[in-house]
Amino acid sequence: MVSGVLDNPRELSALDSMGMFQAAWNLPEQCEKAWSLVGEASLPEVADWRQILVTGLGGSAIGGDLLRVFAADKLHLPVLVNRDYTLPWFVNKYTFVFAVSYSGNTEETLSAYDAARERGASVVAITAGGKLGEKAAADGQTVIRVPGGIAPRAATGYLFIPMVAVLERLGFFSGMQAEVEGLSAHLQELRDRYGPQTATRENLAKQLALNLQGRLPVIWGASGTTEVVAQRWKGQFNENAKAPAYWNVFPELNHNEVVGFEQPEDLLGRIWIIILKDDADHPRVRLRMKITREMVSKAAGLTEVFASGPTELARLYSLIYLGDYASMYVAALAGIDPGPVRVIDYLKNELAKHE
Ligand SMILES: O=P(O)(O)OC[C@H]1O[C@H](O)[C@H](O)[C@@H](O)[C@@H]1O
Repeated sequence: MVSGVLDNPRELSALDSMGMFQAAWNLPEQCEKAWSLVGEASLPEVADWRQILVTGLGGSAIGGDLLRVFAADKLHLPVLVNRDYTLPWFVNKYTFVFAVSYSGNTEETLSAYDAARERGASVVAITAGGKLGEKAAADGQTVIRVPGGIAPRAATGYLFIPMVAVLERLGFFSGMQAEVEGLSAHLQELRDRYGPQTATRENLAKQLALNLQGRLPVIWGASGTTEVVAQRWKGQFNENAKAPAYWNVFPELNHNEVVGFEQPEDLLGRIWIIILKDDADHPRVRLRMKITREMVSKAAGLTEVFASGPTELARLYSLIYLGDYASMYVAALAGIDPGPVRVIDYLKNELAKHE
């Protein structure tokens, strides 16, 4: 196994201009801090809400998907995620809205925030500042201010856990502090396994990166459990490794994507499938994964990875953490700085010319 740069922490940090590895290392503490941020903040009064809607993009929207999956068997209200300038027609004063933007300057989220206010929805903003923080504060809305200074995708604890804390304080969840503490403790164990100081021969994240080097990651999760993790992995390979990646979920992929492994052979030979598994996967989905693995592994490389941890959140984040590290190691193997996303910066600058 030629791991080169992966086993040289100094080389890894020399590549990393934005401290992405440090931010990943700090995720357990970030999760605990994120819980405490809601503290005594004044929150909207519980009303006759009919749905919860999270509006955001990228790393800020993934927190909404985490909430959607996590809340599905706990809340009597549906959680919907909105990644757009506009809001669905049903949003009104009976909707509880989280407007989430780490920078506070994502134009789609600012526009959706305005729409939510116009429709009379109760809004809680989660942000490190920016225009969203200013607007929401000026409107007298609750603003949960999270610490700034890292990339939004590295702030997944800050962008998700405050929603859980708000919902606990409003009486929708209970026992979540222990859940978050369990999550933090488990992530502390995992960083010792996946972090830069742990050699490749004992480090699953580095081993995965070696499998994925020069290949196209295709990440498969399961509906209702790891679906959000699959999407997160895809985004992390895109933004950290600056590489294409694709995701899908069982059982849906058994009805279309699984047929697509006959040709073209040269492309199939460069695909590496990751199947994300969790104890809570439906038993039929587990069987589908086993049969599918036997079918597709003749055509493409494949690794199965398993969620670990004492609680549901710990399990979800155990896989997120593995993908975060693996994607940064893939970047390192290609000599790429995991931090800057110049393509997105360019896009935003071009858009700004037409304001
Ligand atoms: O959380 P926000 O500041 O609104 O950012 C939303 C998204 O914006 C950009 O596109 C970044 O590159 C993403 O990483 C980020 O998740």
